[in-house]
Amino acid sequence: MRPCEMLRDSCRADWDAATDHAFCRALAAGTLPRDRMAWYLGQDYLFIEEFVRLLAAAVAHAPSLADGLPAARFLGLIAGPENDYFQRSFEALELTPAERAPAPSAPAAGFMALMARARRSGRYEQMIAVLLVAEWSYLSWGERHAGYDPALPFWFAEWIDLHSGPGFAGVVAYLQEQMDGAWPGLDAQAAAEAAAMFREAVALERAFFDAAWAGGDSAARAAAMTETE
Ligand SMILES: Cc1ncc(CN)c(N)n1
Repeated sequence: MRPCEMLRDSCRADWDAATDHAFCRALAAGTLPRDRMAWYLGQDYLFIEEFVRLLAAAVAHAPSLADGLPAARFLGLIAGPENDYFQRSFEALELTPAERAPAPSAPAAGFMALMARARRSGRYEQMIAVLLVAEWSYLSWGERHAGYDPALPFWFAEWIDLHSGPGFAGVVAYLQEQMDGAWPGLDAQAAAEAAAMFREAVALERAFFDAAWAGGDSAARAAAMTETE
C-alpha cells in the first residue's frame, strides 16, 4: 500500500466524515443557507492566509526544482483565480465587514496553528502532510459533486470547480507523490510526527465542516446563551 493511502486509512472515520459531509451535499444541491456559506467563506479565507504561507514554505523546502515547480504553479492558482473567487463571492453574498474578517473559530484557529507549526518545523514531509490532507480531502468531496446542476449559483459551482477536474486531481497526485517519495527516507520519529500531523489535519477538516454546518458562530452563541441561562 502507498504511504499516502496508509496515512488516510489510519484515520478513516474522520476522513469519511470530512469527505462526504452534509455541508458539501447542501452546497452542491444549492440548498445551503446564505449565512452558513458566508460564515464558511469568512473562516476559510483565514485558512487561506496561512495556507499560502505553508505552500510557499513547501516550495522553498522542495528537494529539487522539479519537485517544487508544481507547488509553485498551484500557489499561483490560489493567489489568482481562487482569491478572485473569494472576493466575488464576498460581494455577491454581501458579506459584512465583520463576516469578511471574523475571529477564527476553534477549527480555523486549530488549522492555522497546525499550518504554522508545519511551516516552522522546516520539515518538508510535515508541510506536505498538511497540504496533502487539505487538497486530497477537498478533491474527494469535489469529485462527488462535479456533476452539479448548471443553474447552481457561482459561489457554490465555482467552489466545486476549484476542487475537481483533471487539473486539481494533478495537484493531489503531485502531493501524494511527494509524500510517498519522502516517506522511505524518514526515521521512525520523523514518520510518526508527519503521520500525527496528517491525522490532526483530517480531524480539523471534519471539525471545520461540522462547525460550518452547525451554523458557525450563531450555533456557538446559542450554545453559550443556553449555558448561561
Ligand atoms: C479548511 C480547508 N481545507 C482545504 C481547503 C482546500 N483548498 C480549503 N479551502 N479549506
